[in-house]
Amino acid sequence: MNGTILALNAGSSSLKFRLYEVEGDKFTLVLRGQFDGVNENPHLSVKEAGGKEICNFDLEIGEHMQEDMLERIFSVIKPYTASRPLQAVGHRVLHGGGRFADPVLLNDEIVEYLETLIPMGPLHQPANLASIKLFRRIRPDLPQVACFDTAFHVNIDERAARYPIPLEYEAKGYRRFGFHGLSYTYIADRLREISEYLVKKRTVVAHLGSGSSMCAMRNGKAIDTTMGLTPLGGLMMGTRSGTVDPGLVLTLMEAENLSPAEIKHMLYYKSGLLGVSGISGDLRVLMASEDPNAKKAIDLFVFRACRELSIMVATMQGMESLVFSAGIGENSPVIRKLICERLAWLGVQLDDEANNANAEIISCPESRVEVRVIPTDEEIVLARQTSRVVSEALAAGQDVAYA
Ligand SMILES: Nc1ncnc2c1ncn2[C@@H]1O[C@H](COP(=O)(O)OP(=O)(O)O)[C@@H](O)[C@H]1O
Ligand SMILES: CC(=O)OP(=O)(O)O
Ligand SMILES: [Mg+2]
Repeated sequence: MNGTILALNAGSSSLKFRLYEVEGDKFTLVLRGQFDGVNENPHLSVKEAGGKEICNFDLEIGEHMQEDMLERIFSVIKPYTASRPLQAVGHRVLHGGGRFADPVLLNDEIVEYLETLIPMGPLHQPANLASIKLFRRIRPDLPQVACFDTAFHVNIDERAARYPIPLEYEAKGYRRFGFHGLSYTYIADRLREISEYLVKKRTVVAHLGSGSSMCAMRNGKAIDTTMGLTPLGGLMMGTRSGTVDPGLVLTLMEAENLSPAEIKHMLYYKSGLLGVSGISGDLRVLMASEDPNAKKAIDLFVFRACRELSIMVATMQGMESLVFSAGIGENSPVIRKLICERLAWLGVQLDDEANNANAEIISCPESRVEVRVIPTDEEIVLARQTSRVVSEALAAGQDVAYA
């Protein structure tokens, strides 16, 4: 395939996009952009691959935020696609349900199925589908590919995938899925590139961002992960609670008279760092605050991250390698240090200087666990998967346009 591919990655606090020029197997970055803080202080920045800034400004939170953001992306990429036509759009789609593990060329029937999964991903799935529909409206001629965040985890340990619930519900597909799979795919590939020896180690990858999860990984494959049926489970996050006793939900319904919708809102949008601090779901804001509740929220985030990590270690029966990634994992030496200090019992010893410098390896040589920082790149995974799916369909003589 020759031309350009747009990779769209809608997270819970951001909308990231990249435009790549594709020539056969070669992907060259043309533009990278990011709307971040979309729930609190939206900000857009776009740069050319060489670093030249194209846009950098604050935005108002509006009623049609998602559409506004996509229309801006469309106008920003336009001049860059004049001589290298846009060939396809790759979307990060949160949930593929029981039906999709591999990336897929989209059509209305698939979009309808993906809509049925919205209850399992209210922060992401509607935004993912809105982008797909908008592109279908503006450019029905374009092929669109969905790349699933659940896919990396399809073969986790059977016991890790199961909820201990009656068989009839298991048969209906209520099981643990796991998310951040595009990020884990990138990290698994990087570990293999760094060395064949490294990828064989029992590794916990800590994807700490606005949404946070961990993956127990060996030989580039997922064995267990902290999120479950939905991206609400596992670690405490920016605005999500992470794992709570299911009895808490039942008690809130019965004793506090809260409806399912109210509880959902509380656990997805009002909990986590935001709920505990009462200030913000953005760690940078809490780091800069003197409020004791900000400190409590950070302390609880670290405590619960280490607790979840111990589950990953128990599944693998050990850990020789730990990787930090995503917004917090890549950029916050303080959080990495607090987490690593609580993991001393596992033989983790941090090199402070390397950690403060965001170095590639941040553990001491004598540490029993090698600790790394690997910046994730979900967008290149999106571009590669999209190009592969469209090229294979073209080779099979299929019509690849959405409509
Ligand atoms: N320098 C930093 N220090 C602490 N936290 C940071 C820093 N930079 C980014 N973050 C955190 O990373 C989060 C965004 O992570 P990211 O992985 O981009 O999120 P998303 O889940 O939207 O994809 C922000 O909400 C912020 O809390
Ligand atoms: C799955 C998930 O929580 O994604 P994000 O961290 O991008 O919000
Ligand atoms: Mg993300």
